[in-house]
Amino acid sequence: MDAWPRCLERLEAEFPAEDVHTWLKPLQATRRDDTTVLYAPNAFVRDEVRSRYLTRIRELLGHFSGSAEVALEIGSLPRTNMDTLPVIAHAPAAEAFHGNLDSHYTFENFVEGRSNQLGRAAAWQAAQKPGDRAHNPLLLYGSTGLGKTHLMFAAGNQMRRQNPSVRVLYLRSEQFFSAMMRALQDRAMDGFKRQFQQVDALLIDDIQFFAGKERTQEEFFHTFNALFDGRQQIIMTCDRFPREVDGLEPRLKSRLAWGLSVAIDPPDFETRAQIVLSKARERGALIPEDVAFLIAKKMRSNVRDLEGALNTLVARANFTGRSITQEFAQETLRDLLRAQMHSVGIANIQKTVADYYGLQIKDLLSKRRTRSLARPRQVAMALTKELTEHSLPEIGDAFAGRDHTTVLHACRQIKHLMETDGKLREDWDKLIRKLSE
Ligand SMILES: Nc1ncnc2c1ncn2[C@@H]1O[C@H](COP(=O)(O)OP(=O)(O)OP(=O)(O)O)[C@@H](O)[C@H]1O
Repeated sequence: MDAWPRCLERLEAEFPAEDVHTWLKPLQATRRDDTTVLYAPNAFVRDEVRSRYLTRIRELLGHFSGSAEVALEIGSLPRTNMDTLPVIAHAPAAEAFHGNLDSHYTFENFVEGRSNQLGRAAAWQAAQKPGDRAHNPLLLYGSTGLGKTHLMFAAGNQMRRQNPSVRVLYLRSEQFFSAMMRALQDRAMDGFKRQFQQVDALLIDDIQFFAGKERTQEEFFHTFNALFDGRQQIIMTCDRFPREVDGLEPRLKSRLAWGLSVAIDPPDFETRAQIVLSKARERGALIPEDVAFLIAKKMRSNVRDLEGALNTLVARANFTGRSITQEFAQETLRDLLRAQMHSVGIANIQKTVADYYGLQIKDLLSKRRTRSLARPRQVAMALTKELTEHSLPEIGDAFAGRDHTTVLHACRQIKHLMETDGKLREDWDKLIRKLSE
């Protein structure tokens, strides 16, 4: 797939770096007969690429590959197709370690909040004293799109800033896997292993991918031990706590937890709003606070979607020459917001809350007022108010015909309690996360 990198290079010269970073770099290319298939990670990227860049992409691909046929789809390359980094394929020279870290992601543009404070502090410490036993290995875990890779890059970039000769190698777990497979085929395992001896820090993303791959785990286990013994810093990310990943060997699980493991949780409302404002500043777009609040209120599943909504808004404003007001934001994001809201129905909320607290739905809806039932019931009503567009009377109806004042009381009560009750706050965040997945 030679034409795409060349095409991207051209596009980088023709469009602002920020746009290339946001819209074009996330595309993955492959070939289907005469057609170049471009995979976009989500609908925002696909739509923007289609409306703003596709014509130019067609021209460039026609020029470089002889065929201007392009299919733009949502998806990603099958994992086994992932290219390995050249740094892994050949014995790397020191300069090979430059370029595999995305310099865009730093501590400066990472917004700190309650949900990621510890993770940020740990990544910062690892960057200050790579290899220190207090945070080696460092494992950042949490669900998708919450900034784990951002923090990992930030740590790597910070290490380099402090010491430009430091060798930091970033690999997605799939790349480790494909490089190892290639080395096995080529009978070049010695070279494969040697490469890791040369690094000062290995950053390895999404290690849940190792689940069920015994040979890869074994190899990673040895790599890990060698790095650890050599006091080289290891930073890893995983989509959940490794002990909960089925198909990871117990000895690897226990190794992973040797240093420091930190959860990254979904950001709260204030942090989400700050992230929107910060990303807007980065893009050179001015958006009023009330619009940032609107996006933060509606988009709660993960930061990637939050960013997607902002990007759509900014792109549309640039395109139409309109300024970003609350009304414009409502209008532009309407479909998006509707899709978000529709995906969460009252029945779904009731079931999720009942399961979470180990109750039956009929208990949740019953008239019984024991505390063990009343609190989850209030949580369910408050969540329904928060996540759907239903009115208070409609919510009351859906909770076995309760009065709208009962629903209002539940919402106020939960909001009030969450200010002091950490456990309730945690339950709330977890439930929001489950319902937004
Ligand atoms: N606190 C934050 N401040 C600024 N940007 C953030 C923050 N959290 C997440 N982001 C942004 O959200 C996007 C997704 O983050 P990232 O890729 O790091 O997520 P992830 O947790 O590694 O997800 P995955 O598990 O899917 O790889 C990035 O553009 C990142 O910059």
